[in-house]
Amino acid sequence: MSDASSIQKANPGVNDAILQVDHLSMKFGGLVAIGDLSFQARRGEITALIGPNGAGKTTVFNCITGFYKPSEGMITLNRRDGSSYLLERLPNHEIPARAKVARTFQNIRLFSGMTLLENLLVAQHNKLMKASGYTILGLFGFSGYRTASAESIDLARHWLEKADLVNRADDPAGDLPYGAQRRLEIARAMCTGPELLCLDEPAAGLNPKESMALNALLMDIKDNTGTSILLIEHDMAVVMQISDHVVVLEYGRKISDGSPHAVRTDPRVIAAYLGVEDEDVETVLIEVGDEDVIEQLDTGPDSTHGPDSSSSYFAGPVSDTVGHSEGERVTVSKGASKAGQVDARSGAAARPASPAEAEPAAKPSAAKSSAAKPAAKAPAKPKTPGDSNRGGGNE
Ligand SMILES: Nc1ncnc2c1ncn2[C@@H]1O[C@H](COP(=O)(O)OP(=O)(O)OP(=O)(O)O)[C@@H](O)[C@H]1O
Repeated sequence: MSDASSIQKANPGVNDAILQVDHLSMKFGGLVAIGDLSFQARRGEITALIGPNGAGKTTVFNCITGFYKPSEGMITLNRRDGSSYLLERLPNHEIPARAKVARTFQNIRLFSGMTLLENLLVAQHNKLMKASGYTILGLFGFSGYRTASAESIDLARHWLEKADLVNRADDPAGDLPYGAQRRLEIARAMCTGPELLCLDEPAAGLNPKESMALNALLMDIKDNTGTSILLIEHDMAVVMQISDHVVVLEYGRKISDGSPHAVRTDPRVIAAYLGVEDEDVETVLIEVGDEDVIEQLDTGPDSTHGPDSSSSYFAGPVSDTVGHSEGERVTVSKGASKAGQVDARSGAAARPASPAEAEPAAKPSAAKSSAAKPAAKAPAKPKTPGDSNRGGGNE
């Protein structure tokens, strides 16, 4: 049940940020899927949330849309009318209705036996029920219902046109090609009148032509409705073309946040993501021109993060040590990822080497190399208490 605390207050001015995520964390037992994540999505913009598989993107969506209740943190939705909602406190069925957040899923969830038009009318069911006065009589005589019904059909037609699907309005949704089904899902979400539209991998499985049609639809929504979009997407062509702002996750932590161009040239992102295989990381970094990073990035395998280990198990800290559901304690390692190694390199460069790590003055290049790779080369047992959260796995 919602309570007054779900609504913070009516703000006098409209906040620039439609969504504000503060120190969000989501733990599944000992697995930290999201660790201390903060970011903003600005009103009227397309914000992309990207990162490798398992980085925690869908978990963020699930927290925003009420499917999960976060372990920690705050998610604030600022509506155009000045009201603000703490989404983690709203029951999930109230998030679309009150906070005006709509979403699509990674896998298509249409009513495939119903026509396209029917799919879009079902999305407006709440509005129609309200107009009927929640009585069967309302369905037959109530003028308010007839008006609402006509408006719903108009809105459905409008979004079918926008999605370039109006000619197929009476066909079963299941008969549509894949890309058209994706657009229909977005049209259906738009029929609920969202202020924030969350799209989970809308371009997955689309061919280039379908991708272009999707981009056009999303740009149309952005330019002509005022609806803000939060987008999870692996297709970098889509992300780079239409996003105003990109937030990059790796192992549940934010590793970069900025314009598409800034993110694209961020060595931490290149190392962690953007489709770069381990062996290609150096090549891409050379293209970007950051030779310092190239020298210091260890692209070798990390024994604690083989293909079978869950990356998010080691996600960055809300606290460095988290309690496991069965009482064991799990130490969260920060030195696991390539992005982490880039970060660690910056820290190592700033920190004077300990006597044990120092190389003889006659070998300056080796000394640099040693200091440059603290994460990947961290010993099994920390040398100093200050190093106790580096290089460790389970304790
Ligand atoms: N309900 C759950 N119970 C336990 N672990 C979960 C649950 N949901 C997600 N996880 C774990 O949380 C981590 C993040 O998963 P999530 O699906 O959010 O990643 P993602 O970035 O969306 O990945 P992808 O790009 O492959 O969809 C993964 O390790 C996943 O196994």
